[in-house]
Amino acid sequence: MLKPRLPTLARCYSKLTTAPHPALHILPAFLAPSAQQLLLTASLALLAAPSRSTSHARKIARQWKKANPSWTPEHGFMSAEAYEWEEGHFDGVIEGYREMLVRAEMYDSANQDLVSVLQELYRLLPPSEDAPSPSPSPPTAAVDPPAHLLMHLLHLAPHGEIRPHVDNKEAFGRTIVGLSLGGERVMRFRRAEGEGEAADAPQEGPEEFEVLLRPGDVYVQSEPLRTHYTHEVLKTSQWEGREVGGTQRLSIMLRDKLPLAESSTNVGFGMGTGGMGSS
Ligand SMILES: O=C(O)CCC(=O)C(=O)O
Ligand SMILES: [Fe+2]
Repeated sequence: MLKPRLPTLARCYSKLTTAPHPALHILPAFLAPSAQQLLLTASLALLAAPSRSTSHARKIARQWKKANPSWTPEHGFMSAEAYEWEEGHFDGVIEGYREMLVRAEMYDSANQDLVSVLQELYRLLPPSEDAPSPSPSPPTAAVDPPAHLLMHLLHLAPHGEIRPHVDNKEAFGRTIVGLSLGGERVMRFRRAEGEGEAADAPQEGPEEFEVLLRPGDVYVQSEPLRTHYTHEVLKTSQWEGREVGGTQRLSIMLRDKLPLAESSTNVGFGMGTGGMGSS
């Protein structure tokens, strides 16, 4: 008789400091609610900038605001119907979303509270491999965004989801930092099929595991997880007997540029590409 298969799915509560894979670090409630609100409001304002939104998107937002005069930007998200969502990433990995690449200076540098919150985030990115710091920088040194930072906003609709993928290895370095704002979602990691490079992957960690990402939580994916596991953000999922997901979520993704020695000369990285490779 066949033995029952051992469950391969491990689950992690982000309130625990130990994650189910040694290369995944979860920083639960990294941002306090007031800091979350500040950053969410500022990020939604960037996404709404006339230079990056269509006239149709601005029109539906205007109409929604007119019908909901008590709403102010500090409330965070408008209703989902007030946004123009993109349906289907060019490579089919993501659905129901809005996104943009951001440069740190796009955020209001006169808002000291906001600048402090952003600095907290920048400190999570390891030093560049091109110019490693001789010793850990004192906290006050991290005023400017690191030169090797690539930052990306991703706003998911209630129906939005991110299917399994490995972030583009030709465009980004070894670390992926993600901050969750807004609705809770479950993120799933699964060991990628062992081909080529992946076949030599260290076999530590479970085949598959999930983490609950709550607003204000940060996760850090380092190697070998970053390259050898796919990750996905589920539309909805059961977690501790309740349904999680199906609401708007905004993530701020911080990645490091490839070290000079490894970067190819011209990797396309424009709007519409969060840099997700295929799974
Ligand atoms: O929203 C997230 O936390 C993950 C986003 C992601 O996987 C990506 O942009 O490649
Ligand atoms: Fe990704």
